[in-house]
Amino acid sequence: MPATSANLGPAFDCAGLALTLHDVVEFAVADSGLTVEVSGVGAGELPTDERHLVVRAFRAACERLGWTPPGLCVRAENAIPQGRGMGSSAAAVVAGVVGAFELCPDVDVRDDGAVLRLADELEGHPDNVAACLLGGATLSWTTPEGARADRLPVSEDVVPVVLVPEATLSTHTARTLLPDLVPHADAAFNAARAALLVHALTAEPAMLLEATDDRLHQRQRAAAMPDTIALVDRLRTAGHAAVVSGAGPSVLVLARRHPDDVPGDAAAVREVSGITPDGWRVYPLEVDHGGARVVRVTPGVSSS
Ligand SMILES: Nc1ncnc2c1ncn2[C@@H]1O[C@H](COP(=O)(O)OP(=O)(O)O)[C@@H](O)[C@H]1O
Ligand SMILES: N[C@@H](CCOP(=O)(O)O)C(=O)O
Repeated sequence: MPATSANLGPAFDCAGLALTLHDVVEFAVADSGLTVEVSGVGAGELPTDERHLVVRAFRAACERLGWTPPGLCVRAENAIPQGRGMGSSAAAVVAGVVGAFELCPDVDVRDDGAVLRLADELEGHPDNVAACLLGGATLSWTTPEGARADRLPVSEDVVPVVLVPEATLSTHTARTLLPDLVPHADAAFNAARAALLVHALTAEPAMLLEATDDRLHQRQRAAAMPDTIALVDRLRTAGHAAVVSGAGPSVLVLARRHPDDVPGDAAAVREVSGITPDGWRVYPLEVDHGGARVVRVTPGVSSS
């Protein structure tokens, strides 16, 4: 399951980008009971019972499918930082829902529309789950029948860099900081940037700085992440398309590849690292174009 960065500046709750940093979750139907093993991020901290988010999502999907497995084993190897705005909860939810659809004996072909609708219901917003499930950059929207999403072809010149602080911020808390009403002028400002963002991401990365400005959510959440907003401002002043990643407190920079860059060493990434204060981890990543990936392992056969 890929990490995801939502909003991409102006496209609040409707744009997401899948990144090459992954949680790997294994499921097996057992004769009885529940076992949950967690390694990597969250090991020793996350619950290993029915409260585990992957298990909750798996159970919700089973209920939707009308299936009750006799027992369940879940093994998670996590790399996505949690509570940092990199879609860790969306990855857990998508893992659980996809796991149930894949294992349910009554499902012949997984219906990704149904997976997306349920994952959105569980997560509360469709942007991260859409990008996690489908990969690439996604646009998502809600309809009376539930969430829908589609992918955008992202320009090869876009290099996503995520800057992750020590501090955490729960998405739930960050959402309580948003006002119920916004000025019409700010809504129009964001609508223009969100439309431009599609053009910038797919065809004209030089427009990314202008296309990633926001008036609807970043400053409204500043009190909960002042260092994040300060870093976004510093990077933007230096000409980098920096935004709050998801609900924060990480920062996403949509850097650009330069024709003289050696593969794996973009000058823009070095510049961004140089501006980033000590104590922040720098993740130079790529766009994950595939999204959630399923590998079936035959029971009784081990692989290395
Ligand atoms: N891989 C995971 N397995 C189980 N629970 C998880 C996992 N990742 C995140 N969570 C749960 O979701 C919470 C973080 O979710 P959230 O506040 O939405 O932040 P994020 O931006 O990382 O998605 C964690 O504190 C934990 O309760
Ligand atoms: N649109 C949501 C995105 C939350 O992303 P996360 O990675 O922080 O869970 C929001 O801004 O609340």
